[in-house]
Amino acid sequence: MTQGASVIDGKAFAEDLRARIAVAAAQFEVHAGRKAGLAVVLVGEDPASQVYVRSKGKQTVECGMNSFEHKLDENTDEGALLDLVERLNADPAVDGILVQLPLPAHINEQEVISAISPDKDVDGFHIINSGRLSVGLPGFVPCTPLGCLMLLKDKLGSLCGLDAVVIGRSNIVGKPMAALLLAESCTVTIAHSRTKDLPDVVRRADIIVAAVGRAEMVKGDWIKPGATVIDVGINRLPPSETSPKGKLVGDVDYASAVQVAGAITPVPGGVGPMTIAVLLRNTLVAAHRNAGVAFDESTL
Ligand SMILES: Nc1nc(=O)c2c([nH]1)NC[C@@H]1CN(c3ccc(C(=O)N[C@@H](CCC(=O)O)C(=O)O)cc3)C=[N+]21
Repeated sequence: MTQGASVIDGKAFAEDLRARIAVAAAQFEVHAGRKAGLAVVLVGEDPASQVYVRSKGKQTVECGMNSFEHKLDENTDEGALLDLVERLNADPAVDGILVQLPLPAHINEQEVISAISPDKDVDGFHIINSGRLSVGLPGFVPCTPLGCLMLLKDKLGSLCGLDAVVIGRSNIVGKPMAALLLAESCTVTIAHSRTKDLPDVVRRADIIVAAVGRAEMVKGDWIKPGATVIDVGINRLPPSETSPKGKLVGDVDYASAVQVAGAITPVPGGVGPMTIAVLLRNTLVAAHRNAGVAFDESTL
């Protein structure tokens, strides 16, 4: 049996990134004569979403940026939401716009995302930004996959030539993650719910990114000894004796994986905190671009 994996501390990495963002945000304010600003739009009352919106707002302010929160009623119609997005697009105090997903079923998500100015699309969900990512042009990259890439490069240095398997093909995580790994010259496989012999596919990988949304699906005996495992999943198990609120687990069976992997992200405290830190990073990058203030984006 191996020694066991080193645990990748996403929470600590995110704290360090936020400290660097705060320094750069203060410099931006000196040069631009205003703070960078992030607008977050929440439609409806989903309790989990409200928690994320609160912690985003708090961390935005802690980093020296303005946070504008817009909470709309669950029954808001699409036209009213599109009007709000138009106002935020035109507002010079707003550098980044995030419309919290999922939206209520009566609203067409793609219409709303397409209405956000690509220059303020700090989530990187607009098709202009996914197109830019896929052809290698500068734009905005979705926060979760960019956060995963930062952790991987911090742990491994160059990723050139490594075998990477991304499990999951969502527009938000799987597809952009694969594009980023390809740009780092990995050999990339995108696996998903219909992949045949998934354990064998995963066993080839030096890098595994699990983003399927199925609790503890990836088992230790699927993992090549020494591989680096990035767990994007956040699943709440049913309440039990020991965890009355339901334990938070990833898409990886941590107990077995930690025995075999070389390095692994925990849940919580891994990818989740990185997502918010990268959102703030993207907002500050947007602010410099939109205000025409020079900035070396590679420092964040
Ligand atoms: N337009 C849009 N952009 C998003 O980025 C977006 C969204 N909509 N909708 C909801 C999801 C979810 N999300 C999370 C961010 C951070 C944590 C996070 O920091 N989690 C902590 C703690 C979680 C807990 O304790 O509940 C952790 O993993 O350690 C989780 C989830 C961003 N999302």
